[in-house]
Amino acid sequence: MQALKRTYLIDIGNSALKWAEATTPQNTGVITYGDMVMLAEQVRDFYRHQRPELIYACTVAHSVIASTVQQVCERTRIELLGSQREFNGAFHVVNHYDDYTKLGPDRWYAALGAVSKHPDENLLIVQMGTALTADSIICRGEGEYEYLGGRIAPGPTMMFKSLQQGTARLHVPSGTYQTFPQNSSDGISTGITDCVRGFISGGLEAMGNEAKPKLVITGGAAHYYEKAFRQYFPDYLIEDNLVITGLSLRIRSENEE
Ligand SMILES: Nc1ncnc2c1ncn2[C@@H]1O[C@H](COP(=O)(O)OP(=O)(O)O)[C@@H](O)[C@H]1O
Ligand SMILES: CC(C)(COP(=O)(O)O)[C@@H](O)C(=O)NCCC(=O)O
Repeated sequence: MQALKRTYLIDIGNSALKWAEATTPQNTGVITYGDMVMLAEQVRDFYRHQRPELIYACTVAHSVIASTVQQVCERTRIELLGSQREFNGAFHVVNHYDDYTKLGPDRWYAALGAVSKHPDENLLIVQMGTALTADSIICRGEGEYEYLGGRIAPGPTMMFKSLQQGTARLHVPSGTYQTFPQNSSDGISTGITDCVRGFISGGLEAMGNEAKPKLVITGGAAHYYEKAFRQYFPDYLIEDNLVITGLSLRIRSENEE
């Protein structure tokens, strides 16, 4: 698509920035945040190599991250995309959040990305990033969807860190999942896995037996939990880059108008 040449999509999360060229949203790069100097260095590297003319970004991180991107990519036009009241593109999604502007845009665009990959399905979209979110999409007819809302909890790393920070005796490395953990490391890893599993089950139960939602899991921690979850959610799918896919859907629909 000629109109999208030198156009980039960026998903600024609380732990990492994910980017892709708009013409190839499936090929993503990742910049994880160390300190601000390292971040600026990595963004400078991105800027030098990619030479973006236009960036569409969604952000849920501290404003200093987006400002760093803006400062480094000084000649690039950057458009920040928030959540929408509704998406009217290849399909139609109505957003039922109390205030649609308050819904994390990463959640909204991940939901759009998931709908595009699983048309005509009810979906529970779980993001295992810094935070843990489970968002519900109901299909009301061909191409017609409703975003019903979703749960939020600390992500696995945040759970782990909170135990380290809030207790005197849990400064231990992570362990492995055990039916009966017999040391602190295994106890924590097992407990966190069970929390995440329970969180996902809550989201599935809320949608009820009739909806039979397809479970789609994404985010930086998703792959690390596959073994632990497969026996409980046998048909679930791990999908990368849903946020970037959703951003791409929005800008394509607006470029076609
Ligand atoms: N080895 C790992 N085990 C568990 N979680 C991990 C691991 N590596 C990365 N992660 C998680 O992935 C998160 C980054 O995922 P990402 O989806 O990019 O988050 P965000 O969108 O919040 O920036 C980190 O906060 C971390 O919790
Ligand atoms: C829930 C989130 C913290 C998840 O962020 P992430 O873990 O992807 O970095 C983010 O989507 C956010 O800040 N949302 C705004 C509040 C809301 O969605 O209600």
